[in-house]
Amino acid sequence: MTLALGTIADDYTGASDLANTLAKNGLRTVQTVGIPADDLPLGDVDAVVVSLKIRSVPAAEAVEKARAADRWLRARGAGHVMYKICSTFDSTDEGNIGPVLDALSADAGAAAVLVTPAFPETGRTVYQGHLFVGAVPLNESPLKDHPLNPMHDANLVRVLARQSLRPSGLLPLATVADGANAIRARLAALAADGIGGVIADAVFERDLEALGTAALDAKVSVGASGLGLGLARGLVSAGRVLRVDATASVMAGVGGLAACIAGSCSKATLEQVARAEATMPVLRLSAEALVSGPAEAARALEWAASRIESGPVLVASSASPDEVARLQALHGREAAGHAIEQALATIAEGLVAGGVRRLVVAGGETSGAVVDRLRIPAFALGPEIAAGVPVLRTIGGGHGDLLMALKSGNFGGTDFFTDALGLMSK
Ligand SMILES: Nc1ncnc2c1ncn2[C@@H]1O[C@H](COP(=O)(O)OP(=O)(O)OP(=O)(O)O)[C@@H](O)[C@H]1O
Ligand SMILES: O=C(O)[C@@H](O)C(=O)CO
Repeated sequence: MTLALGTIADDYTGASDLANTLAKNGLRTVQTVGIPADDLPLGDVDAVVVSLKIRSVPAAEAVEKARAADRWLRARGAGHVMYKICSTFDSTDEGNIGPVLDALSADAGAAAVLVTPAFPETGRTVYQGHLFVGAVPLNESPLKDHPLNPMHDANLVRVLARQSLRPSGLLPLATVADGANAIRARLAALAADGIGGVIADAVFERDLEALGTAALDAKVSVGASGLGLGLARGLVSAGRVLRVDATASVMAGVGGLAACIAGSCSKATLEQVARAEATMPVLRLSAEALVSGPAEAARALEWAASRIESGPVLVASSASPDEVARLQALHGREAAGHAIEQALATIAEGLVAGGVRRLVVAGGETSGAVVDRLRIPAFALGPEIAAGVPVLRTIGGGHGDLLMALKSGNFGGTDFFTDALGLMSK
């Protein structure tokens, strides 16, 4: 396997979002969970997305894991490695975007590194270094209430500078609009000034195509799925990859039962859970009880067992920002989040043991906990359910083939759960 593109994602839903974009734009892509074992059959692929769970861990741990993944990808021929971050730049002043960028660029001997979370298809655009979520700046969007990393500053040049060893710079839209050569020249000038990360403006897909084409000349880039789109299209238009659609072949039926689990408390997920109540049985878990002990997960499994033979069910811990804040005040942000993730993973494990073969999970950290608990080593890419969310088919692991969807908190339309289950037919 010689990779045309290597990528490392800081969480599992973000990884499937990026893998979806690469596959949609013609790259044969697999998503691995961590660094795969040498004997895992990944097939002949153009791109690998190594999913890590390093968005909210201490920076030193994030750096160590990202560097190991980078070495693995480069050993398989990847000349360019993109670090996939969230399109809402989820991070804290301690990291982990800056520290990982610093480490990967030091290892690769890279100069100024192009950084953009823009993903116009989902409403994320960057102008004058400021990130917009739909029509509002990041700090006015629902991300200001994120349970783990509330975002209070839309100026990404400033946000990145607080996390990085080197100063950050800006690649303004006017330069991006002038195309790949203008971008290369500006990056070289910024590198000469000692700039590390360069926040690139991007509003339209054509901006990302120019950025992707320029980034392919470098060894490292940092971005969300929009940059993946630019890199994939750059590889295809340079003739370095032959465009193919391999997604339909992964959709052969897997049979079994179907279920959904939601641990995301994002505005989008809250609406999706509310809407699902019209089409399937929904159990709203008590977050307080989930944190207090195993009884609530056991109750959820009993509840599901008595209904699931008649059709899909949804189990959700999702709660409003006020309720999340109340629980965090009692137990601490990290402890509460971790305990709920583990309880939801226990529920997922029980559901799969009980015959579930089609499983939809909402929330990045939640998906990470579920996928780890099920010990899934990799995924093949199926068709797109909603922007940034594909159907995935497990590769390897001890459960036979499962069809899954890992939904980033903010993604998907209001009917997401029924849309996903509709595509994952038996
Ligand atoms: N009722 C609740 N109260 C407090 N925390 C909760 C509650 N339900 C879930 N959580 C925690 O909130 C966090 C949600 O993070 P998760 O990454 O799963 O979703 P998200 O942030 O919406 O998704 P993404 O990272 O894809 O944007 C998890 O740590 C989860 O355990
Ligand atoms: O980029 C995004 O918004 C998503 O893929 C994600 O990473 C959310 O967790």
